[in-house]
Amino acid sequence: MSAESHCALELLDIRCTFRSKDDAGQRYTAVADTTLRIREGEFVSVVGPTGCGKSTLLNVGAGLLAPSSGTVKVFGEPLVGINARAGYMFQTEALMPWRSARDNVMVGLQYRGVSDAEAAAQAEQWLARVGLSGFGDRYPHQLSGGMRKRVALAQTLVLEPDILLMDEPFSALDVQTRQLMENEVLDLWASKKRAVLFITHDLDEAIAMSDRVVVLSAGPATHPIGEFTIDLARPRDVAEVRTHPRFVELHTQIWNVLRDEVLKGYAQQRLKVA
Ligand SMILES: Nc1ncnc2c1ncn2[C@@H]1O[C@H](COP(=O)(O)OP(=O)(O)OP(=O)(O)O)[C@@H](O)[C@H]1O
Repeated sequence: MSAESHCALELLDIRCTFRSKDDAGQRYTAVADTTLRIREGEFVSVVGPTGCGKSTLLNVGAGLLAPSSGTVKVFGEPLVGINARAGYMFQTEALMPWRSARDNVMVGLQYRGVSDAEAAAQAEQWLARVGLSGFGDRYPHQLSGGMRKRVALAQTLVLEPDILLMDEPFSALDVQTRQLMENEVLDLWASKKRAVLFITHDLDEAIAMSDRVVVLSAGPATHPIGEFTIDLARPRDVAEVRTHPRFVELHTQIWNVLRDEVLKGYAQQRLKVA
């Protein structure tokens, strides 16, 4: 087997150009010259300054956005339309408020034609795995922010996707709940390793969770400017690992690359607002 055939997701020489939101005559190249490969079972985080193009890349990998040029491959095959091998988790979870937690988790299975009884049984199993046994009848408004995230996680994982695409899934949570969720995701990931593309602002989170961290430049024409293998032992506790000397060393190395881009990103945001 060639090295390429071990890739779950490949973004090859991607470029994304948009019509400017402010002036339809202007074009804005958000992403250019970007190649990103995620191997089967690998956990890769992408960090970069605000507004640089992280979500754009994730949407390209999901098949929700066609790149202006470049190719996306899923398990070696060119992607056409939506990436059916991928599950997504976004910053704001999209639970249906009129459905109970159980009904939210089972909806994807029902779309696939799984019987209601079977879908409900699988939903209960996944609710238990994310620590929500007994909460299946609750509606989203009856759950805390952390619990809603768990439901969203169960909703994604019940479909057993081979690739997980996560766009700042825990950024809205308080620090303690966030660390609990991060550890839970790592446990679930360790039990059945899927390819993960994890987008985050938070360098600590990226290092604590990942096998590899990719740093993006500030826009326009965002592209990878650094790639770091995270050689910290697993299993990891995301809070404890932060005190490890190797963590601190990696953090310093990556921040040296990221810092200037973050400053450029802020400067551009100020210009946009001005
Ligand atoms: N549909 C679109 N039309 C026009 N411009 C867009 C569109 N989508 C994204 N952009 C622009 O492309 C750039 C990258 O956006 P994107 O949301 O991918 O960044 P991000 O790194 O995920 O941001 P954040 O860190 O703030 O979540 C931004 O300047 C954004 O305004």
